Amino acid sequence: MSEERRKIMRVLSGETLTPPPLWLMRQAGRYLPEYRETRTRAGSFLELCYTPEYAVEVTLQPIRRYGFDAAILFSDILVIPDALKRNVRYTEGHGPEMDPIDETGIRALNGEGVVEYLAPVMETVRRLRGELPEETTLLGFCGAPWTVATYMIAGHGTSDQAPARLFAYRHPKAFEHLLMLLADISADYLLAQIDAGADAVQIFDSWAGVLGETEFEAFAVKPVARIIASIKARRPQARIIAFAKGAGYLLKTYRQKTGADAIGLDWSVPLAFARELQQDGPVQGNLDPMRVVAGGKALSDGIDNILQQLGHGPLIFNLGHGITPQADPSNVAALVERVRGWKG
Ligand SMILES: Cc1c2[nH]c(c1CCC(=O)O)Cc1[nH]c(c(CCC(=O)O)c1C)Cc1[nH]c(c(CCC(=O)O)c1C)Cc1[nH]c(c(C)c1CCC(=O)O)C2
Repeated sequence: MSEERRKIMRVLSGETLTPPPLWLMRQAGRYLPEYRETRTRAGSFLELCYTPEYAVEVTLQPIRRYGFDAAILFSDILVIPDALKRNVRYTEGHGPEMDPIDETGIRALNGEGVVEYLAPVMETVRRLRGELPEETTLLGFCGAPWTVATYMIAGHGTSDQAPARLFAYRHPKAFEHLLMLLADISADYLLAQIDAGADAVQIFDSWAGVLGETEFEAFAVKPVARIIASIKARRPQARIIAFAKGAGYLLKTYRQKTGADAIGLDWSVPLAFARELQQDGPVQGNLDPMRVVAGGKALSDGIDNILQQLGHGPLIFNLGHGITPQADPSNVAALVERVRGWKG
């Protein structure tokens, strides 16, 4: 089957499909009992990411259950800091942690060997393309430099990324160097995923929403534009989704400035504004993940609203952020059924 038959690839090229194709951010994860089982077997979270046999298995789990139109490679955005020897660890109940980096540490960073270190991820992609149904799009991904940098500087997740914002004001040169280094590494990493068989890739800028206007340009737009330009210069056919969570009105020029084919929308984006953004190309989103937890009318009303307002243009139906561990798998089945049953 040619790539053009894959629905998500068709929408990424600008087609409107009725019903829209769908996948969910974090579709492989703790809400699924089979994920928890494999996770326990793997031992550590990084072991799960770096063992192709396990990573392939958990990537396929939501495809088997729900037949989503895309599978997303199972990995994490923090494998890049791990490859940069930042001592990344995931401890139960703490979220990810790593050694916080300072100016001296940034100057000492060396991006060589990162893609080689991440060879197991590319092996996972290769095996996935062989095992997935022909019609299923395979998505690769990475974190955007700003979001990855927030974890590298604080050494852990924070609610407002104050440590990274402060560091950027105090040490603008070192911070710029960090972002550009991460951009160049990320471009090579995504290119390697594409060459291993990923149909398209998504760049997650989960923390774009804490940035002011000037900083959004410098820390979110500029590095993501650099990644996309670098990939497209080498693989002009590559398709790229950029997701800047919380960017609000700043999304108005985000697609055009970054060169992304599609833009991801979180649930705070008003649907009238989303429709405006859709005039320039495909959008992806944007159901509140809590509607999936709530189920029932909250779920069906939220889905219907998005379909009615965005379903007549190029849309990839998705959540506005990752599905949460407390979501009931049967609500996900109801979501899929409702989207698939939409007649336009
Ligand atoms: C910021 C970020 C991270 N990782 C990611 C982001 C960007 C998207 C977002 O904002 O959610 C992206 C990510 N992380 C994971 C995927 C896998 C693919 C998929 O979407 O199914 C993807 C695309 C697996 C994961 N990554 C992580 C888990 C849970 C860990 C576990 O199983 O113990 C999964 C399934 C761990 C992780 N990894 C990260 C955090 C903050 C955490 C802890 C929070 C949590 O526990 O949910 C960093």
